[in-house]
Amino acid sequence: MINVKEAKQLIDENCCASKVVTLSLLEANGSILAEPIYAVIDTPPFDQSAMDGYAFSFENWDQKSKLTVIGEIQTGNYSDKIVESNQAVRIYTGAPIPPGTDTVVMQEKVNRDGNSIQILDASLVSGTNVRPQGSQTKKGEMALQEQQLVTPVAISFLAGIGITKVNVFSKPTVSIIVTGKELAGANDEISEGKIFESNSIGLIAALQQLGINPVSVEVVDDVEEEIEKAISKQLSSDILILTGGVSVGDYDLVPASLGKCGVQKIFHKIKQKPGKPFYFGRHNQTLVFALPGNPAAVMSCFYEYVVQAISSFTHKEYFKKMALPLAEDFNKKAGLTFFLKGKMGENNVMVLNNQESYKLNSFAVADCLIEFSEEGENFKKGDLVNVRMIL
Ligand SMILES: Nc1nc2c(c(=O)[nH]1)N[C@H]1C(S)=C(S)[C@@H](COP(=O)(O)OP(=O)(O)OC[C@H]3O[C@@H](n4cnc5c(N)ncnc54)[C@H](O)[C@@H]3O)O[C@H]1N2
Ligand code: MOO
Repeated sequence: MINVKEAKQLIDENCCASKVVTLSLLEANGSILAEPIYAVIDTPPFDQSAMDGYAFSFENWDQKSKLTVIGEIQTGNYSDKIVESNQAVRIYTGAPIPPGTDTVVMQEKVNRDGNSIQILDASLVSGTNVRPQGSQTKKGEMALQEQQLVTPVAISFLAGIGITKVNVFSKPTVSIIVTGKELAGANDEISEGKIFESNSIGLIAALQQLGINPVSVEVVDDVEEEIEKAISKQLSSDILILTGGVSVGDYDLVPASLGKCGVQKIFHKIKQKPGKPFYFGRHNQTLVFALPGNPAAVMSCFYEYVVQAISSFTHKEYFKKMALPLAEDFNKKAGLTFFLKGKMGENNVMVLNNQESYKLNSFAVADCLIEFSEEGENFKKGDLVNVRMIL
């Protein structure tokens, strides 16, 4: 049986080259740029006023004379009329400053009498309250680097410099198949021996957290032909996630069915808890994750392994890892890596109760998974442990 480190390495080695897609700015929200973006215009595109006030030539002003207001430029308008040295123009924030002027005085800092203004601003220098053309970004200049996250502000920035489409790393397409004769739908009667199906719901929600909507979600019985039929239909997705049927029981048919569908097994079983019977395989470019059916094993394996694969497609880092001191002692036997549901405090992390992999009540309120090393046994309060945030 391989350990966690080897499993993660094998997943990395089998992740294929990421794809690049051209998307509109809003479609690209939350993606990573696959190439740098160059500005196609100067921004601002002209010298513009930063204030509502009066534009005039500071250079030609004697710093005491009144100026005659000869007109106005509303934002959105433009004037090419040359303003003389004893003149000023009423101007507004964002409007192009007219030829002959170099400075704007705020309207609060003038006394206006008819068409005459007296400037009362001792702090003015040439260029005050003018945003020069290209002072944010110049045409041809790199506006954003490759690997930059497309944030809402980045989108606003790019829209403002005339960019409408960007090349980003594509999200993978994901299909989900949950297996089990016992699984009842939310609106079904839950008769003897049945349970409400919840793994697909949790996986859909976790994928949504990453901005991914699965292309297909199917619930199938523990019947070989049905499992194979469902698998064959989904082998064109980038990632296929299955749950249940990967352990050793007579009705655990998923690994064999995957084999029959031509999926190449990379590994089956990891020295970990929960999720020991985890299966990972590949069919051409499709990565196949068959997660042990217990609900906590499903979610834990999703955060630890499936997200790692999704990251290699999108180039995004989703759930931060950090080292935190343990709030209390924790003991386990050596031999398996434990991923335990935890809650972070101000300066430490606490292991929650109810860690069994059929239970989700603690996981439901956990904010992290705490990793206890394979070889470790007696962890003491204050020992540093690796913590993966899951929110
Ligand atoms: N003899 C052994 N038995 C088991 C071993 C083992 O090593 N030897 N491993 C145990 C471990 S660990 C796990 S985890 C489970 C994994 O088993 P499977 O992947 O075959 O999962 P199932 O048996 O199909 O289901 C396990 C459990 O989870 C419930 N389940 C399944 N799917 C769903 C779903 N979509 N929604 C909600 N709940 C689901 C299912 O009813 C079972 O209770 O095997 C152990 N056994
Ligand atoms: O992995 Mo199983 O999840 O330990 O019950």
